[in-house]
Amino acid sequence: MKNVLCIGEALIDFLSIDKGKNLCDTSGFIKKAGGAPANVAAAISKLGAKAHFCGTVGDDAFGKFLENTFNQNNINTDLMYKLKDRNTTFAFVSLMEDGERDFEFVRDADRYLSFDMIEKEIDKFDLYHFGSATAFLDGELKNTYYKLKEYALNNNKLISFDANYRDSLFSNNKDVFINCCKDYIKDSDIVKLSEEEAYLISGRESVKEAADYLISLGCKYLIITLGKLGAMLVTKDKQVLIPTKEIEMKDATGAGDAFMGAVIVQILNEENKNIEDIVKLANLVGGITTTKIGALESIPTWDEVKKYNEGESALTFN
Ligand SMILES: OC[C@H]1O[C@](O)(CO)[C@@H](O)[C@@H]1O
Repeated sequence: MKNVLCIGEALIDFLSIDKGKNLCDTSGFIKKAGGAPANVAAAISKLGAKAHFCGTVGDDAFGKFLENTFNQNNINTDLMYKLKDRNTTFAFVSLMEDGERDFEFVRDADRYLSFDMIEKEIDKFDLYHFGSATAFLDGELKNTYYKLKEYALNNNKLISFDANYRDSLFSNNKDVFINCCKDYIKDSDIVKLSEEEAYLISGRESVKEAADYLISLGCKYLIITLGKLGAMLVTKDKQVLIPTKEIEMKDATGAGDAFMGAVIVQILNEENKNIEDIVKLANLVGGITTTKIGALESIPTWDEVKKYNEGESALTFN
């Protein structure tokens, strides 16, 4: 089984219980495990590769809850550290009527992952996934992130990247965010961006122009997710729209992470599967994740995807 390292933040998503109300007006929250890289690790583990989460949480009740949840989901936590005197990072998430969200972060423990905490263990993985929403903010995690990318690059390892732009973290710092994303896009094998991220990072105003620019930075596969329309697959030679099934969305939190995990697993387990089929299935995995509240625990297994797709055109499942 292939091993994937997912580095960055694990946090508690406090999801608003009042759909359609913003964070100011909501009357309460439910607690869910989250953090974009942790959600990707959950998807990878559910879909058939070995996922390792690497990051820091507080040595508190919430850190314990995250550790328990990851263990229940077969995510390896050897490189997850519970830090004394630090609090687990929180995200407060409002759910709008259309399933979209707003995030506000109370950030602490996730910023303190130093490279020497992980250096001895970093050679064990087949693919390194960089998908942190917080890592491009100044601090220890950012240094570690860049050092790990250098390691992966110099050792010809596979690299995947998801930008995960969060306006509440970077609205005053967009240039830093954009430049960091370019550093990662140029060195990655697989890049996933939302349509808005593609415009933001490329400075272009159409998907086609954004795709032309972003693929020229150097990555091998670029996937731009387009919500209900599906996803645009971009390589140096082609741009193809891969449509998806219409789905009734309850909560989009974690859908992009589930999509990313599904792409990674299929690329690693590739049995001559073509990249368009890979994206087709990832569309379904992402879509199904939106049908329940919460990120990590809404991610389907292949059996659930298969069931959901019954009666549709033949797709090869892993
Ligand atoms: O991608 C969704 C995930 O990303 C975050 O916004 C940041 O890590 C989490 O709050 C959520 O679980």
